[in-house]
Amino acid sequence: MTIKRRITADERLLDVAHREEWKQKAAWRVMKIQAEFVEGFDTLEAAELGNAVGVYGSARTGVDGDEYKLGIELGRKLGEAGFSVITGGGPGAMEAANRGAADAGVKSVGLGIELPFEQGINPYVDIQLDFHYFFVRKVMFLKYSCGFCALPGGYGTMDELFESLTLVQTEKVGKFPIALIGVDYWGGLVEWLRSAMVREGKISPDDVNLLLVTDDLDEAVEHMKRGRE
Ligand SMILES: C/C(=C\CNc1ncnc2c1ncn2[C@@H]1O[C@H](COP(=O)(O)O)[C@@H](O)[C@H]1O)CO
Repeated sequence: MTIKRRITADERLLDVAHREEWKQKAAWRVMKIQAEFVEGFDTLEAAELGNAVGVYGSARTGVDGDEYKLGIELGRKLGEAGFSVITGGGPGAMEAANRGAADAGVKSVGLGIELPFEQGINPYVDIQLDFHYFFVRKVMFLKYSCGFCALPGGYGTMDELFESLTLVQTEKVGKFPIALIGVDYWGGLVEWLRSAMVREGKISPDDVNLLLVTDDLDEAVEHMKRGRE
């Protein structure tokens, strides 16, 4: 089966090849971005999520593996502790966390994103939003979550993780807790933060302490409680 690639809104916005077309349409695009913010805020305010945890993680995590089970367990434990769960609404680790949240009977949010190859929202989401722009969607994650858990993931997970981390480090947001689930997976990264970034003076030793690295889901959930209102 051939999957058709389509041009996304992000791609059109960032495209340098069609500057003339951009000049004519810039105002409309700004309004489209504005509309996406308004819809996001309206939907998520109306959803009354209470304390919610954002869960990041790989779109490629297979449904048959232990990592998927870990994601379900994390979503369920967060739910049992009274948190709503917000993910990217996609497959893999996102689906697992939404599934666990649905099992626990709490609100299970999917912040979907338009991609060149359509993926569709996972079936365990009960509050769904579909974004054209990654940056608008990221604002929603940050505004409606009081803490973040990152399951093993790739560039997308890294992007979301470091966006959250930078905002905490620079005190643009309060100190919300961030947990990296999976010592084997994340240990090397944290070691590198110490051996390269701290050693070279690019970050302070305390900046590394903004991350809890653990295999223990109960510890991660307890850590998330520090972000509760
Ligand atoms: C590229 C693939 C599937 C894409 N589907 C996605 N749907 C929703 N959200 C996504 C998707 N891909 C990335 N994200 C966001 O980034 C994180 C996962 O990225 P990673 O590179 O897989 O770590 C995730 O938290 C989402 O918010 C098929 O591979």
